Amino acid sequence: MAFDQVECWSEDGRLDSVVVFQPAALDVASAEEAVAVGFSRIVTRVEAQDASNRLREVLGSFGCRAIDLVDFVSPADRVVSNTTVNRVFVRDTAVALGARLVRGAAGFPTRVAEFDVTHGALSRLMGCPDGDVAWASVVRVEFGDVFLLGQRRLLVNVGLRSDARYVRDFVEVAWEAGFEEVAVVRIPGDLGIIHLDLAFNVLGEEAVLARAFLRHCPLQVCVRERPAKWESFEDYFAQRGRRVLTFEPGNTHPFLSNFIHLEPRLLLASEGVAPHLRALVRGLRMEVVGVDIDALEGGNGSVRCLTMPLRRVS
Ligand SMILES: NC(=[NH2+])NCCC[C@H](N)C(=O)O
Repeated sequence: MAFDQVECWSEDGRLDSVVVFQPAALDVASAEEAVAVGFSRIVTRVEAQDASNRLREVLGSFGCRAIDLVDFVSPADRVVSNTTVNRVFVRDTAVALGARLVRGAAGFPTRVAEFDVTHGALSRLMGCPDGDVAWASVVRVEFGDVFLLGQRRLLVNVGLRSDARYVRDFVEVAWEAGFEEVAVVRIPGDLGIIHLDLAFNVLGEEAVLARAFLRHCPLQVCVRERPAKWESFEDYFAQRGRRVLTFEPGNTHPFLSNFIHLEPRLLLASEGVAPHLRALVRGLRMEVVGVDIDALEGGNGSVRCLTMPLRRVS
């Protein structure tokens, strides 16, 4: 049955339904192959599959419906899809903005075909096998760069993957989807941080987590039908009632910020991240569940990159 209940307005509502994509059939077998696909090391298909199974299991155990896109790939796309090892990072390919599903565009050559195939599979999941009927629009964004801040606010990073030249288009799509404010951050490319979710996340309504350098990156805040204005990173959140907790990945874990909320006060992180995150959120009355997805982290992403929420209940 087609999925017809897309609805997401925040990062921290109860996660009802999420898309995942099981690993492709290829190993990433050498250092050169790893560079070609944006991985940080060798990863075998078998270890990736085990990790992916554990992720699905833990999502299910918290009452979240995890939909594996592999079941929706068209027969014509199956062979190529099985060669695209980044397909597990389904987060980047599309986003549920309010009740709309918006399609992204790959900013990394190795992922262009994979985005296309994933969009085809998502169309089939939405009950539109041959067309784009299910899609609100397409933007030049990879959605590891986008956060739903709640209260109809969005945060987007333009940089290595999401194209600054088209940020206006994204803002227009946000208005059409019912959002009222979009804050734009520009992470300097020299840091090599491919997506915002490797440097930032939301911690419920009271706080956000951010790498320390972000305080040097002012936000351009767009509100519908008003001229955009600049706000400092820390002040933007302070003005909206949120504390900024900072971290340096060197002292913690490279994927510290790459978690998701299962419920308002319940976070899902990788097993490597979980102890660091627990220490950090002490005092915020939050719990952290850890899942062993070490092999998938070799692909250069963690729990957030591996999941695409379709429905959150606030
Ligand atoms: N949302 C994310 N941080 N995704 C990480 C994607 C990693 C993937 N290897 C790439 O280079 O695209």
